Amino acid sequence: MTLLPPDVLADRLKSGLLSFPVTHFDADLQFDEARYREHLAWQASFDVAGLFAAGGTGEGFSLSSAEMDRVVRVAVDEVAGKVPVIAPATGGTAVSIAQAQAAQAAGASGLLLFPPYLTEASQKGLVEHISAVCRATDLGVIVYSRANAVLADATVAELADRNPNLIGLKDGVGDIEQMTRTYARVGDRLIYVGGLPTAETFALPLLQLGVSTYSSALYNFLPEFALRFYAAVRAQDRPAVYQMLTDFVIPYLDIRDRARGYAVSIVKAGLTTVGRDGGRVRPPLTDLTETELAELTTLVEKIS
Ligand SMILES: O=C([O-])C(=O)C[C@H](O)[C@@H](O)C(=O)[O-]
Repeated sequence: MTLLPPDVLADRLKSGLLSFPVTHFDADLQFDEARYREHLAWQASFDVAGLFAAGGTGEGFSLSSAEMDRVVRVAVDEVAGKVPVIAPATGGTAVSIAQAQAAQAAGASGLLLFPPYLTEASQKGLVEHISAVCRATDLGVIVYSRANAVLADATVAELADRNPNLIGLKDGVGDIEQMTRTYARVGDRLIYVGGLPTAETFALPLLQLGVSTYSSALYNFLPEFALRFYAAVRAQDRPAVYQMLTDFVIPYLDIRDRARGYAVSIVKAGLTTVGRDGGRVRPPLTDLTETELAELTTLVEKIS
């Protein structure tokens, strides 16, 4: 796919729902390309604004750089004609730059830059890390503020000034004051993506803070429900949003919250409940128990 100019990519992403597909593994926990392709084709058959390969829900953190490159190439090959594919970059600066360059070479349309691993970092250090990755690619970059890379409003403003191809901020924190400060400073220079676990939970209030879209893990197995939810959020149809929260999202959170890491495991289980076999997660994540899977199946049946 020819390179999408960063501003064109930003316009596309900010006005539709974003898909974060799971990555399928076989019985030996090796990448299962055939099932992944089938899933992506299904995901791209609905009205979705962008597909983020090997993100958090896609267990990008458990892939080697070579596997990540393969997953991105498969995604580009399978859906790039229909939906922009955004590739991940993560880890230290050198590794992130190599992944950013591999993503561009693979034909991805943009980059989601995840926090570096393990170490804590100052805001100044984060500016240098993020700017180095932005400089290394022509792709539009969305930076993920979360974990050890939570970005203050002044940091976001400096990053936006220094890096013309920085197009977005994905928020994985949900700090209302920080979001308000950031939007007041940076405004529509960037797009804002909601990225908290099960992003639907926060979507309506975050819309008021400039967050016009979000990464929907639920979209993996309930694409029509997720799109209805997004439409209700954008229309600020509060009764409809709360009805869907009550009927499905909140009881779903009750299962998700039983173990750390279930925000991803429950999505693979969700695929299994709709007859699409999400398969297993890789360690360090763990799968839902049979009892939890049965509970999730009952819940999904109620809204299907
Ligand atoms: O790569 C990521 O950060 C995600 O996968 C975020 C999730 O999609 C999150 O927003 C969710 O669980 O809805």
